[in-house]
Amino acid sequence: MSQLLLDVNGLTMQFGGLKAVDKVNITVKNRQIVSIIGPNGAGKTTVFNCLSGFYIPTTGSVLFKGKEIAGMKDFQISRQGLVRTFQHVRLFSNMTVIENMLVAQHRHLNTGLLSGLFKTPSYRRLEREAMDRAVFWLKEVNLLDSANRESGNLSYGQQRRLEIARCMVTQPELLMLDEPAAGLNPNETKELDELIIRLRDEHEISILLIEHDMGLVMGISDHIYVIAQGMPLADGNADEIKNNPDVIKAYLGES
Ligand SMILES: Nc1ncnc2c1ncn2[C@@H]1O[C@H](COP(=O)(O)OP(=O)(O)OP(=O)(O)O)[C@@H](O)[C@H]1O
Repeated sequence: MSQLLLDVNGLTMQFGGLKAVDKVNITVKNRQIVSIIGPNGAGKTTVFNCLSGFYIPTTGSVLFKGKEIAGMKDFQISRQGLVRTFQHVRLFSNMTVIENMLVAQHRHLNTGLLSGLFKTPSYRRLEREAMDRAVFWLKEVNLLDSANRESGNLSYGQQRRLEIARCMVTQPELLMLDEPAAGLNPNETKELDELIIRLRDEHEISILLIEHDMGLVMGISDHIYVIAQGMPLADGNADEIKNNPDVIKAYLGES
C-alpha cells in the first residue's frame, strides 16, 4: 500500500487583504504524480512557496513524512527530501553543466572547512560520490554529452532537464515542478513527460506538478487538484476532472 508522503491541511496564505491561498488540502503518496491546476493567479505558485519554505503560511499544516515543515527554512526543507524547480529557469548560466550539478550538492555535503582544505579521505570520498551522482543524472536526462558546455548555451528544453537533474542529485523523495513544460516545443514536452514517468516508476520518487499544459497533466497525473481564486474547486483523476462541470466552467472553458 502506498504511504502518505505529503499531507497539507487547511493551507492559507494571506497578503494584506488578499487570501491568495484559502484552506487548501493536498495529499501526495509515495510514487505518485500529483498535479495542481487552476487559472492564472489561482494561487498555485503561492502553494509551492508555502510548501518549500519561501513563505510561512498564515495558517494550516504541512506534514512531510509525518513531520511539520511549515515555517522551516527552504534549505532545511530540501534536506528533508522535498525539493523544487521554479517557473523561470534558475541555473548558473556562466557555469558548465557539470559545475551546476556539483554546486547543487554542496549544501548537502556535510564537510567542514578543514576537511576541504586538507582533502581528507572522507572529503575525497564525498566528492567522488557527488561526481558519480552528477554523471548518473546527466545520463538519465540525456545531457552527459553536454557536461562541459556552459549551461546558458543549452537549448531551453535542455536547461529544463538540467534543472530536474540538479534537483535529483540531492536525492529528494518529493520533487515539485513549477510549470516545467512552459516554453517547450512538442518534442521537448514529450521527453519531459517520459522523464517524469521514469522518475516515478524507476526512481520511486513522487512528483507534485504545477502545469498549464493540459495534455501533459491529463496524461501523467495519478491525481489532480484544481484551485480557483485560492480555494479548492475539485480533485480527482483525469477523467473526473475533465468531466467536472465546475472545472470546465472555471478553467478548461477558458482555453
Ligand atoms: N508576495 C506576494 N505579495 C502579494 N500578492 C501576491 C504575492 N505572491 C502572489 N500574490 C498574489 O497571489 C495571487 C496568486 O498568485 P500565484 O502566483 O500563486 O498564482 P498562480 O496560480 O501560480 O498563477 P500563474 O498560473 O499565473 O502562475 C495573485 O493574485 C498574486 O498577485
